[in-house]
Amino acid sequence: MKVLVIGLGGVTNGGKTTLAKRLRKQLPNCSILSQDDFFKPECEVEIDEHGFKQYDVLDALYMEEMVTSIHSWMKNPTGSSVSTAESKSTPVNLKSTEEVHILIAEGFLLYNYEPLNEVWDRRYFLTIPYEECKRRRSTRVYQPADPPGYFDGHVWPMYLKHKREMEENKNNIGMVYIIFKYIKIIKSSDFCKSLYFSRIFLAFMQQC
Ligand SMILES: Nc1ncnc2c1ncn2[C@@H]1O[C@H](COP(=O)(O)OP(=O)(O)OP(=O)(O)O)[C@@H](O)[C@H]1O
Ligand SMILES: NC(=O)c1ccc[n+]([C@@H]2O[C@H](CO)[C@@H](O)[C@H]2O)c1
Repeated sequence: MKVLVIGLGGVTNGGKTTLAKRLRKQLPNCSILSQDDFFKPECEVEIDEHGFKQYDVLDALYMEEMVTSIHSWMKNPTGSSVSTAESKSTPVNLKSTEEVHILIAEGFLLYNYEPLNEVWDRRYFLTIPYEECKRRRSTRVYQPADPPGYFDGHVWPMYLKHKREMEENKNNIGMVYIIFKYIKIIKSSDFCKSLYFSRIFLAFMQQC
């Protein structure tokens, strides 16, 4: 049995969850693990001098638990106690006859946490421009909801900081950046049916 751990990281509202769910429909034995499921409760999240809750930092997340969950899935993808959503369909023809199990770990802060760096078989980083990100974020309701000024005062500066750190640490080796234009083209040519992203993944798996 082969296990593949795919990182789908990148900016908030970049479309990570949407893409992960669409890929799961097309890939065999595919589960999703969401970093958002590892957020600490609100009372444990720090507040800065402007009154902004510091959600967009590693300290806001139970990262050790996330690593443990990924490792336990890798050891036992079918019987793992990891609470991942599983795919129901397996409409894909793989070259290899060996059974392949895929975990897509999706989240906004995947590549700045050292213990996770070794788990990725493939890593993707979704980016969208500031304006588009701000627009999409304004349509979302988090719990707690973003207070006024939160995007510019916390979310976007933290995104830039973490992206810079990731690149400076050379943690982005082997990373595939999926940029906005790409996503836009795919969406306008029917993102779902074109299966373009699925094909990228399948190409990788056929190489394995
Ligand atoms: N390819 C796309 N084109 C346009 N809008 C998209 C696309 N993918 C997702 N969206 C929209 O962007 C918003 C965020 O999508 P999604 O929840 O998948 O992002 P995310 O990266 O998982 O965000 P977060 O990490 O903040 O939860 C949603 O409103 C979704 O409908
Ligand atoms: N899931 C949560 O508890 C929570 C609460 C407040 C804000 N967020 C936001 O989620 C995004 C990542 O998906 C981050 O940008 C957080 O600001 C999450």
